[in-house]
Amino acid sequence: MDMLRLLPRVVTEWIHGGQILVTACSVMVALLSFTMVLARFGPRLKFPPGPKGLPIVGNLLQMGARPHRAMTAMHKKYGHIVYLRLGCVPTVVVDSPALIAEVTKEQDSVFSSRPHMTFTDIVAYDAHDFAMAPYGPHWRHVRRICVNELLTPKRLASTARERTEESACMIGAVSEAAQKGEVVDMRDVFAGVSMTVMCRMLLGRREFAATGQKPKDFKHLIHELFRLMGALNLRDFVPCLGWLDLQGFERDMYKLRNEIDEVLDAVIQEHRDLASGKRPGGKPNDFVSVLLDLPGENGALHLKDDTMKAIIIDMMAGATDTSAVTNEWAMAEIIRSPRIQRKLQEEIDNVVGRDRNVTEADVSEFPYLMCVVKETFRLHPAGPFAIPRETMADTTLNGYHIPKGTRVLINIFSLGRSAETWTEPLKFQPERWENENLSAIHDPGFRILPFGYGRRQCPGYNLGTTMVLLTLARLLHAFEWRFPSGVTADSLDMEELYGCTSPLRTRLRAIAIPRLAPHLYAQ
Ligand code: HEM
Repeated sequence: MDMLRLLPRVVTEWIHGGQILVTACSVMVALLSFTMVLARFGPRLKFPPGPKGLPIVGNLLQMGARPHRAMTAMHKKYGHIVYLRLGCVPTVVVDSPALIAEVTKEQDSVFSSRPHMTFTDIVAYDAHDFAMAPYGPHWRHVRRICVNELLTPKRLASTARERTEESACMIGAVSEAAQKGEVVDMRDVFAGVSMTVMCRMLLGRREFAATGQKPKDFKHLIHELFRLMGALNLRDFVPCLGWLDLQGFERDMYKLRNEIDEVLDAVIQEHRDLASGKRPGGKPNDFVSVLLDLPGENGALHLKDDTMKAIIIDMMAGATDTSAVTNEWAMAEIIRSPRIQRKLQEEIDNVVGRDRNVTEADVSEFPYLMCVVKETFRLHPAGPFAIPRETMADTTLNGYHIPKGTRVLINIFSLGRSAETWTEPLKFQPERWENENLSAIHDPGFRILPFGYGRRQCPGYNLGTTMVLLTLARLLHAFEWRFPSGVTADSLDMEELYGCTSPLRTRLRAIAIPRLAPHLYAQ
């Protein structure tokens, strides 16, 4: 009976509910039609041109083994701004002075973040560093510490002794090889000197070991770090396949992180023990001591251990491979051209003479050497791309829509080889810099970008340039350089590898012939 009485009400409500449903559907259809009409006839968001990609992987497979070269070819086809989809990551690549100035200067505030990557989580201590950290208070805080406490002109001056001693060791080792008539592996020389200089500046000594263990080879750790940082890890582009770790990168990242932890935990503990007097020897004058000394609030530590370790890794990675790769390219070009080598040696001899060694104070007196270094930055940049950036808001670049969260790559390699900017771009011609302001680290016309620009500019440009100039000046002053028999200027392999840094594909090997009195080679 009750059911019969309720029936009209149920029917009414059902009709009423149906009306709501019909109304909702109508609104949705209308909205959808409106969106479609708008997309068809309304103002369209114009994205930069670029190649069509495949489903899921997008343009990843078009990157090949040397993405900077693949991109340079794409710039020729599509223009100075190219849009790609790397897996699911919208990416924009730029390579002209005007666009790079727009990204790093005019719109720096929009383009200054870094993308989130697996490497950042695992190796960079969950973005506790600052090179890979997203733009924000943590990045600002840590960067300020590095610029104001670690890389100040005063602190750099106070560590000149370490750099001088290490370059003397380098000269001693090369001289030994020369006496034995051995061919010198230049990559080992440059990697060795940049690593020992940075180990001493940062950690207070040349190598480190946890108690009772063999010293870890930092060189190997940094090479591994660069390999993994530059790798195109599938998880970052196609997250749904990430768990498979098909390339084995994540396995290697965890291994690397454990090795780094082992070394740096021992370093920090040793510094604490030295500072508290638990261990004899006194407090070292190095960057770790500075970081440990920073005052925190209410007696707390200023920086957590993970942040300190992340900063040390940033500085070590930022300083070592970049300067070693620059030196190897510069030396390859110098040995290929006896004229350039002679001109450099004359310049150094004129300032220093042959009765003493080059010091760090001399390097500002070598304008032609600076031209050689600038030309190396142009033709053989240490890294083919600047560290990737990410947009923090929707914006417009060259009239194209760039949404928030787009990855932005600056193709430094292609910038330096553009025929629109450079005459005979593939020719190594240091003289092209002779009438330029050589003391300016940054090129105001954005024709080269060795250290980036803007908020994310390299904080170590002074130290990096000094290390490169001093190493080259010492090697050229102390030795005459030739290729081993069978190698000529034309046969030398001048192709590069791809990675975060881009060294010569084949290690540079050379013969050193001493040109100073024997006592100047003593270590
Ligand atoms: C010849 C030597 C060097 C070269 C060619 C070089 C190049 C660069 C480049 C291209 C960037 C990226 C800039 C950008 O994202 O726009 C960078 C960033 C950076 N470099 Fe260097 N660098 C050198 C030496 C150094 C040294 C000596 C240090 C430290 C001791 C260092 C630490 C860093 C750090 C920490 C960043 C990240 C900055 C940030 O994201 O805020 N670099 N470097």
